[in-house]
Amino acid sequence: MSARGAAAEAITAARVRKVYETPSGPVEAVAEASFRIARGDFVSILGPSGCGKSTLMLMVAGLEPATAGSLRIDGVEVSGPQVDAGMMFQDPTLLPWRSVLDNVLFPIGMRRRVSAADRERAEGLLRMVDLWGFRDKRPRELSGGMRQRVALARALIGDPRILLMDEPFSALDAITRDEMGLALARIWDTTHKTSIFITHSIREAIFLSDRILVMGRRPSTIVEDIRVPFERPRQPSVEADARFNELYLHLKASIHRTTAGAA
Ligand SMILES: Nc1ncnc2c1ncn2[C@@H]1O[C@H](COP(=O)(O)OP(=O)(O)OP(=O)(O)O)[C@@H](O)[C@H]1O
Repeated sequence: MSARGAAAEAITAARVRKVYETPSGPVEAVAEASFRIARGDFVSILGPSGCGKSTLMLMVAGLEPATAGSLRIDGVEVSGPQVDAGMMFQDPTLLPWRSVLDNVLFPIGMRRRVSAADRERAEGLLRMVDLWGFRDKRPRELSGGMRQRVALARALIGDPRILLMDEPFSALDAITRDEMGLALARIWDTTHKTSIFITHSIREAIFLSDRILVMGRRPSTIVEDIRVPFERPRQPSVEADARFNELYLHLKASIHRTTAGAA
């Protein structure tokens, strides 16, 4: 690969495989996955339950070692936990006894002394996620959507090279979920973070992504890699575009085919 190619590519997965060793025998979570994600791209992963999406993300984060294949971030082989990756999960996992501001600063405090510049950055992020007025509240005083916005600010506090999100909105009600999608799209418009976003919502994936990867089951591998044709910044009105519905139906059929094939 040329130096130029390496610079433009943030994440490269080449024939990555994962087999979990369990007391009842080996479980093949990812058979073989290959993909490239350019710097600044927002890529969603769709696929049936159990096809290995979370495992793939954990390998990118360096939290699970790959059994075979190669995973690189900015050209460097992933060999352990990536401190330069911001992460979000379905559960925001905030510390209940800490304020919103201190929760956002938590990852910094784990590594070193929190500076005035860190506080300033945390405050800026809380403004960006519309929680400035809640900075001194405790997590229990917030709604589910607000807690996830704290988790998003926390994921961004270290200005990570990549943002990894595993079904971050799936525990939210439909209206809050739509609001979170809009908030994330708006925040991506300012940060342009290279992002991997796992979701079961095809609409959410289309609305947010530059590209969508579909994972299949048995074998667990990438079966589709689709570029989303809509311009940014994205507006909710994009859902009225005929191409949105076409893409939705195409992806739905693709996921259905992989599920049917798994029987
Ligand atoms: N730590 C583990 N030990 C053993 N097996 C595991 C482990 N984590 C996941 N698996 C298995 O690996 C396979 C893929 O799981 P994974 O959670 O990656 O799928 P997923 O596509 O993210 O599923 P979902 O959409 O339901 O969250 C499943 O069969 C699962 O049971």
